[in-house]
Amino acid sequence: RSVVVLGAPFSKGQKRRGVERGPKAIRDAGLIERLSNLDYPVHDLGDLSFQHLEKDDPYMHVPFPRTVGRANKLLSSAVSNAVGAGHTTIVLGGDHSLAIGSVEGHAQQCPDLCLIWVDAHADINTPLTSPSGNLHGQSVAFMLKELQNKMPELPGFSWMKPFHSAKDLVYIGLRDVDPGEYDILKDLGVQYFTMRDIDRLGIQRVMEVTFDHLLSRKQRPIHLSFDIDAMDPSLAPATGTPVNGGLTYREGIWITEEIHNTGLLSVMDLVEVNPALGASREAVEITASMAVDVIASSLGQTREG
Ligand SMILES: N[C@](CCCC[B-](O)(O)O)(CCN1CCC(O)CC1)C(=O)O
Ligand SMILES: [Mn+2]
Ligand SMILES: [Mn+2]
Ligand SMILES: [Mn+2]
Repeated sequence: RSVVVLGAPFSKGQKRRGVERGPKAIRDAGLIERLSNLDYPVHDLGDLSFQHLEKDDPYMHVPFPRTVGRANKLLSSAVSNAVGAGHTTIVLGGDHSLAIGSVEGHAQQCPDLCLIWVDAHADINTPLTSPSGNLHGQSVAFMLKELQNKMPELPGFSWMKPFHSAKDLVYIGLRDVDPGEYDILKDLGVQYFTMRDIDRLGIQRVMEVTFDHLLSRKQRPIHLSFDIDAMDPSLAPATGTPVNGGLTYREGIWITEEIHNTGLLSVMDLVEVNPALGASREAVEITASMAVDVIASSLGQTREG
């Protein structure tokens, strides 16, 4: 299979400047070279260019709804086209609100996809439960059919409707879940593994249970949405919402190696690298390098030969 890389320099799902420069930071850390060492063709499609809409007043307390919605509509068709052309697709963020478009576009081609969300956060707030209003903390809520009656009609999102089922989603790495999110996770019976679960079970068992939950009945395409803040802040300091006690390097790479070994990875998002938030150039490089390692191991780079 061939691989395409698509930059999504997007920041309006949150309020901190700089995350739109994430794609460049990841490329500057050698992503394309590293992927070219693996055994399939790699195309870098460059970056999407997103319009900033002048008139985009908050809706309820949600900032930039129209800009975020428009960007995700564009990304959705780009991802749908790439998957439709037979490519394994890597989307570089940008903030995590872009997963709305990435997963929606993927689901247009692969309606039976399953979603693995690696993140310190659940990103499943609704506009009503969100403490910040920021759409990067609400991405999953826009996707789930079970939340349809809890979601207001946000301007900018009329192009899509909920398309995913809670049973086809697994979280790994949670350690900062808002009260409203916790209620939703419990109500919907979503399968999730917090950092405490990882300490108890170990990452090998977590991945076994994840694949049993998602793939035992039927093998289907995997969408991996990887928020770099899932990793411990010592490994990914340059990110907008760091939370202590994250994945070790080896846990992160175990996750991605196991996902590669299924042979089912179809689309991957790597989001929330913010070069403006590193305390030093080295901190930015550590973060971007971690992102490259996560992507490369998802695509088959191994630690053995
Ligand atoms: N759950 C948060 C963070 C979302 C992070 C989005 B990402 O894509 O990076 O996963 C709010 C988190 N909360 C804010 C107040 C703090 O005191 C505790 C954490 C939200 O704003 O919804
Ligand atoms: Mn091609
Ligand atoms: Mn996060
Ligand atoms: Mn996230």
